[in-house]
Amino acid sequence: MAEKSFNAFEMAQKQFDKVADMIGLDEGTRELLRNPLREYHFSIPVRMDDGSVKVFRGFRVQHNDARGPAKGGIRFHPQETVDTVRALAMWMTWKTAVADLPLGGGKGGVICDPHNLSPREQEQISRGWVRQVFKNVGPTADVPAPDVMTNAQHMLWMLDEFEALTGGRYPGFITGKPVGMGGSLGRTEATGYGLIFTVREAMKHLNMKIEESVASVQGFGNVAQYAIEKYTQLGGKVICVSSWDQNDQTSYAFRKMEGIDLQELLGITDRFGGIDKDKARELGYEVLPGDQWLDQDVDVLLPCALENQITADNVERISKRVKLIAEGANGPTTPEADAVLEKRGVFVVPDFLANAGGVTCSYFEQVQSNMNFYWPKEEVLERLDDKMTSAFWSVANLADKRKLYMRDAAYIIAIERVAQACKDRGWV
Ligand SMILES: NC(=O)C1=CN([C@@H]2O[C@H](COP(=O)(O)OP(=O)(O)OC[C@H]3O[C@@H](n4cnc5c(N)ncnc54)[C@H](OP(=O)(O)O)[C@@H]3O)[C@@H](O)[C@H]2O)C=CC1
Ligand SMILES: O=C(O)CCC(=O)C(=O)O
Repeated sequence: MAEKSFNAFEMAQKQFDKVADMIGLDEGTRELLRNPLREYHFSIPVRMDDGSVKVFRGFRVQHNDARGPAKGGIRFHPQETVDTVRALAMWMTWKTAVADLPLGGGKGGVICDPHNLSPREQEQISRGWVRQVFKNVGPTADVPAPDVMTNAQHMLWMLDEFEALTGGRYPGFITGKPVGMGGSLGRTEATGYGLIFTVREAMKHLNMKIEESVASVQGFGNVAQYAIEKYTQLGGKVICVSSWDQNDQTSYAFRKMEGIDLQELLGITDRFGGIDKDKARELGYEVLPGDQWLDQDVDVLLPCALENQITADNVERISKRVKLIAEGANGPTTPEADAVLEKRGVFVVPDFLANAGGVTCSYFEQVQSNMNFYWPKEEVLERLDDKMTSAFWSVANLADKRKLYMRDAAYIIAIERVAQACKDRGWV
């Protein structure tokens, strides 16, 4: 259930302010990092299949690029706002910093609903987005990638448009491309797998056994599906997933106490991650209306849908059994709910650490694209595991040493790295 007038950017700034106070960040750096360095707002006119012209609103926000080119996905969503994109861009800056990638943070978006757009119309939006910003992005300035409701095909259309406009072949312009067209093996799996690498490490830290643990997952898109795959491969059991129902405009939870079967559910899921309710019932799933993924009797919660999902209104519904929450989504927990979780002693792996696997693999893709030499999947996933494991322990060790909440420890590491880069460059 969404809190009234939720503003993701205000939330991102609130999180930042808390830690800026904790570390006594100087005024100039604070002012610089509280806001994006640059942003582009534009219109994308599209000739629709019925012959009419529709104008879509698009954005690219570059929050900070002191540590390297801005990096971050492009989201297609009907409820997209510039403030959501600003928040996501800011979180990208902390994400690349905590994962210690030589990159900054950016994010893009288009207000549109791909559920109601043909592939040709989506292609026109993708190409139109690039036409508006191609002078301000590129392999050495700002490198986009997929996010909610965009995928490898959208990335390839965008690459093709960029190359047509700039006259060359620049596979390092964008990541999340199809394998064989400049994409990296493992990118599709990377965010979900990376999330579970942090869960595995968190369980070592908490003395939990993944084989004895039970989880509930919100969402059934890219991140959720691969998180479930890796979690079950490591021996864990997922009893509940939730997905958005486009017709009813609400979400449903799908529960099977003996453990959900990923392949069986994928067989009744549309390309956006929506699960067919009737077919799920036939397969023996309980179909529970609303956000009941949250109050399941489990050890682990994996929010993998959108921001603003664990709020002051519903946080008390989380079972006392839950010991670990790893945030696959960006910004799923509001600061008010976070304070409750911290007080209860729930171990939270914060979003910009937990879901850094996507951008880490995107970085590997950039490296491979720029070299035009591609690595085997095992190598990509091994490097991903190394990066995620080392990022997790740098945060967990700081949290232990200074008795900090994991989110605060992750913020301290990220903000200090970015602030240092800004200082080293002489910006502040
Ligand atoms: N893809 C990536 O590499 C990365 C993604 N992320 C973040 O992870 C989250 C998920 O992204 P991703 O998996 O790529 O996106 P997808 O579009 O693949 O999946 C999102 C899924 O969540 C569903 N959903 C939306 N709202 C709800 C809700 N209230 N309850 C249950 N399900 C819901 C969507 O349904 P429907 O489509 O029908 O609306 C969709 O199935 C986002 O916050 C994203 O920013 C973070 C790092 C990297
Ligand atoms: O792969 C990337 O570059 C960024 C992915 C992304 O948008 C995110 O991590 O939120």
